[in-house]
Amino acid sequence: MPPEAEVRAFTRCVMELLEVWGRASVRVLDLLPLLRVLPNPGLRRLLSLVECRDAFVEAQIRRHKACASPPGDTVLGALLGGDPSVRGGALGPDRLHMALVDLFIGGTETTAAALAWAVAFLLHRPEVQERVRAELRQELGPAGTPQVGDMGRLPLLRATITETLRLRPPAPLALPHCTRRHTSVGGVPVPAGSIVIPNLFAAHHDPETWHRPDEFLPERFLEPGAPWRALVPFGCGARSCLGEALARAELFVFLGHILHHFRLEPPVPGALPKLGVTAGTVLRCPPFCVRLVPCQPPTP
Ligand code: HEM
Repeated sequence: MPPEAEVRAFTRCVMELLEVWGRASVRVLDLLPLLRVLPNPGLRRLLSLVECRDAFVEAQIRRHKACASPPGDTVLGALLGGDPSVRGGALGPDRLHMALVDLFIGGTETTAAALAWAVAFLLHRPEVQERVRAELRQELGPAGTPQVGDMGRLPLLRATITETLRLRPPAPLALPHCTRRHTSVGGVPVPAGSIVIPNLFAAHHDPETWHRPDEFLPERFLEPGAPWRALVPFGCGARSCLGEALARAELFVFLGHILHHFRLEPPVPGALPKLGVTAGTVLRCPPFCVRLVPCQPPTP
């Protein structure tokens, strides 16, 4: 394990990196790459944050390799070929580096943002909280802890997470893609070499697809005919999110655990979180305070 101060500095670096990457002056470079030749303080800052990120990742790899008996049952151990049960053997240096970067960048802030949004929406809808808690108690008993294997029997908890990912997809503009050949989207021609940026946020708020699209209504996913095909918080196709199953499992276990054992309340009555959005690579909830009040199981 790296020293704690190093981990904290890296966390700050990743958070700032995502913030700078989301600035309009930087995102526009995906659309107009020629602008990269002009002076751009945002881009300069982004590149220095990328250096800091890369230095941390390289230090991790060096530390792992320098270890006399490195643990094989870690992600890094598996990627370095330490786990013989993993197919394909060790990754080369560049791929190893970028695989770790993808895990750190793609796998941390996105899931944290989704969890924060879920808590914020549930503060606005305490009656949904109560119904999820009742479902948890009925299925798991008063002391049980939700496990990934319980997903099938906790539909309202799952619907709550799904509705959060619909209303506030943590990666609202997914990742930019480049077309390798001429194609079309919905009849619109897209020449080879075009940069395509999927607008997941817009797809999730389309009033032609979603009934009352701006409202937090987990129930919509319990009703027959919900437009599942229009729900793409993890993107879709060959390059959709590699961490989807892990993210869904984390959200299910964490949110389930919190709601099973605590009632979420505003710090003072009526002080509810703001739910507005600001543009960014990761859609973060504005900071808010919440009280976690331990719940007593109902007496029989
Ligand atoms: C709620 C949590 C998450 C959301 C909403 C999310 C969403 C996304 C989206 C929209 C994309 C781009 C897909 C596209 O461009 O079509 C993506 C890519 C990716 N995500 Fe996630 N993600 C989450 C969590 C994770 C986690 C936990 C990991 C790994 C531990 C991860 C790893 C990746 C990787 C490696 C890619 C790039 C895939 C590729 O280019 O082939 N993500 N994610």
